Amino acid sequence: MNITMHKNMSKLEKSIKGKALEFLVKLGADDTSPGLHIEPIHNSADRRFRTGRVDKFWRAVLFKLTGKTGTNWVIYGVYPHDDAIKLAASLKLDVNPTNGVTEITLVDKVDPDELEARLAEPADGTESETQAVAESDVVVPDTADPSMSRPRIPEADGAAQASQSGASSNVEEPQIPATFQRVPADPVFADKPLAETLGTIPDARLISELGMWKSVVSAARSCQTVDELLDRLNRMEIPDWQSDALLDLASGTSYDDVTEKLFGQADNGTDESADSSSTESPSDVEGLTRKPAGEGLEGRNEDDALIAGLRTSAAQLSFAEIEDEDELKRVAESGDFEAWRVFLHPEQRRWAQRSYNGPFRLSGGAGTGKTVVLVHRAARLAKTPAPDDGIPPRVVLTTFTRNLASELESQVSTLDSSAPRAGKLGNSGLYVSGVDQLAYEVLSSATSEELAQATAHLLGRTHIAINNRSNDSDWDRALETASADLPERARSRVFLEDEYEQIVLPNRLTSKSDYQRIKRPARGVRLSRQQRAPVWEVFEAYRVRTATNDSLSYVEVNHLAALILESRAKAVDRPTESEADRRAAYPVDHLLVDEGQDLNSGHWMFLRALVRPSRNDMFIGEDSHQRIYGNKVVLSRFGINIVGRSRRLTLNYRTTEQNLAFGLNILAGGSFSDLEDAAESVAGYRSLRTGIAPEVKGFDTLDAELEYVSSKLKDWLADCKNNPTLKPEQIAVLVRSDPGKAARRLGDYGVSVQSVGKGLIKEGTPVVMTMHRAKGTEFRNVVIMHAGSEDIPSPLNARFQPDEYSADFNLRERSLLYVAVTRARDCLVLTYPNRPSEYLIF
Ligand SMILES: Nc1ncnc2c1ncn2[C@@H]1O[C@H](COP(=O)(O)OP(=O)(O)OP(=O)(O)O)[C@@H](O)[C@H]1O
Repeated sequence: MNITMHKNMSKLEKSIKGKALEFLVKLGADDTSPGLHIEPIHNSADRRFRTGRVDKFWRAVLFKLTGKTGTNWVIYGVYPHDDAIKLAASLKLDVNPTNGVTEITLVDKVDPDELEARLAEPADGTESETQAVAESDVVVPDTADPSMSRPRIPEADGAAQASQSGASSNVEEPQIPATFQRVPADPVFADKPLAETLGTIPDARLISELGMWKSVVSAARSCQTVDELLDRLNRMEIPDWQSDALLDLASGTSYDDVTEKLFGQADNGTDESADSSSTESPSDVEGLTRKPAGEGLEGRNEDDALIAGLRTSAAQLSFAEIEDEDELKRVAESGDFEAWRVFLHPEQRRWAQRSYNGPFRLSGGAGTGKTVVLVHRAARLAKTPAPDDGIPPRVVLTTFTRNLASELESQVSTLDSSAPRAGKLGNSGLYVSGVDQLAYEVLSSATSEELAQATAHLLGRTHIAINNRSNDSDWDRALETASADLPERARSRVFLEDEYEQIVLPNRLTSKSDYQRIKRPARGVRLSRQQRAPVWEVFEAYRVRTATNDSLSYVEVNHLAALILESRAKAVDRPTESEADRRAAYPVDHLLVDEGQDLNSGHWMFLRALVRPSRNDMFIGEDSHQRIYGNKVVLSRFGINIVGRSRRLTLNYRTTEQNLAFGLNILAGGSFSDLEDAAESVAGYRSLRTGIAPEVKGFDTLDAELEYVSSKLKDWLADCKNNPTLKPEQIAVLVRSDPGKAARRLGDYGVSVQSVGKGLIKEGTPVVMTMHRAKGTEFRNVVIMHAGSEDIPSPLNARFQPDEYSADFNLRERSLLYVAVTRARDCLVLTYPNRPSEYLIF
């Protein structure tokens, strides 16, 4: 027996979640149990329709499919008793005749205009009515009750169209509406005529080839703006794949790419050829070659076709099969149905499951679910069976900071508490840790001899102490020793530190003559042989100083760890050794990296050395638009060759369309490149959520700004009081610097907030943190305070930037503001005293 859940289940009211889960667990254990009260409803639109008793007032709405391989229960949702019964009259499970995708449709028993009008009404609470319903009553309606306003259900004529969609001869020619616009205009949709995107694709193709409902296509054609389209799609509650396809097309993604994303090679979780992905191209560019699920499988009944249709990648946007009893228990134990855990986009599923012949890079805008993919993939890899040597896989999930690693850790636990865990680096199971902590772990495990060798190789001296870290002042002191010959362009800590990280350490240079000979590709500042001599003297002064202090920089720690790992592997990873020994020469089989854009040369050399070059060795999540630390690196320089194994996620799950558009406008002023040194783009970035426009407000004085922000926070806190599902810690104030001061000032205006630095967020009060600290987090409502020209870009930091670095510095500051605005799920407010940041002038 199988259980498949519809996405509705992730939106259950909190009060009923626990009981709904209990119901599911019981159903999974024995679907004949009388306690479930699973009953057909007389005259239901679909003979498979059933209700089950969750408690006195609530009923589960299910479909019972009886396929050749057994029963498959599709659980659609949990509703008050009366509503569940009413749904019987209209709800159907259908196979889309064009593409074989199983969809929820609504039988056209209700007048479509009336239904549309009702769908437009806000969902109201009907509990009081339903509370009067006696639990034993099972009402069998003769006809649909037109007063039904809850739950929200698919548009009626959509259902009719689903079954008509094969009839292409009646399809009208496209009527090209004006343009899609967003306010403020943004680089993805702005002023893009539909004639260039959606409009160029004839309705006939969308309907009879893609399988879109006619009602959906005509609704889209009548919309002028993307907000209008979103609003309409939301009210129609059409299958997710159709909304997704429309938005994708409207944002400029080609028809072929859309079909590939939704209907491309399905993943069954088995080891697919990596190169099927690296050479991925739309398999059916001439139109869809996929077959309706029922076609060509003689002897299969209708239920079999529905079951097959549920497993199509497009259907999996709305339906998720619970794989086994363990999975059901996991869902039950975790106590909720968070969508990200179960309903992956077909693309996310693909990247989480596929096998690759080498490093893979997954890029995508803020909130597109890169972390979600990494977490799913990591848990999955940790559960793969042990190879012939009997040692289960060693999987490491890492990221830039400790805080981000803690966040990953808690997501893994939420997703799958049964994934085997490793207590330390090198053990079987999944190990989650910040990258610097991993490098330190390697150094801690090294013998004195290993350390001595590595430090001699990297630094030209033996160095055994590993606990002290150097800092910026070491560079300042070293610079003070510089001779008068030091070229003006090299007279800055920013340049010297960068040259040391990008050239000296990766090339393991320990002598002036080597530095004078080395090639310095892609360095902004040109240096002749002669000019390099005084530069090297500063490096030497730095090394003498840190040797005296017994300190190492974080980058040096990573490079040393890389050297130690490389020499351990070199001793064993030879063709003459057994496969098991060669594998054991490395501490990691599968490495997954989040926030890759922020890692430096030392990190990448260390990570490359950590994992044996092999199948599924590295999987890197990154967004170059969010690079806020350090300077740009190109992976191929560190032996990490992506060569075609890279893909981009574009559907934003976090923010509203309005907040996303705002963020994209901030990016529009910069030009970014990715970890493969190719231009980074925002093409296709879109959100399916719509909300209110961000508010940007300037003030004459700082006090006026603080007064406004505190009153905003008070309003939001009042909302939390009225609605317990809204949590104060889901409100954040983000600042460029000094969150402690901002928190104190807000306190002076009567709002109690917590200033969060390295520690974790506590429940109960709004959060104040820096924009840097906010990386990787998300909040319901966000105020970006002091977003004025005096703070962003940071004038203090700007002062230290040599000319050659100022363009990159500005990009990072721009990215910082983009990171900050994309933390907001719902409400976004930006305030500033005097003049706004230059990045806010669109
Ligand atoms: N398939 C999904 N269904 C529902 N929610 C999802 C899905 N994928 C991701 N999300 C949600 O979207 C939000 C952003 O996801 P995630 O943090 O993985 O994105 P990201 O690309 O790593 O973002 P960032 O780069 O900004 O850190 C999270 O709240 C996550 O739970």
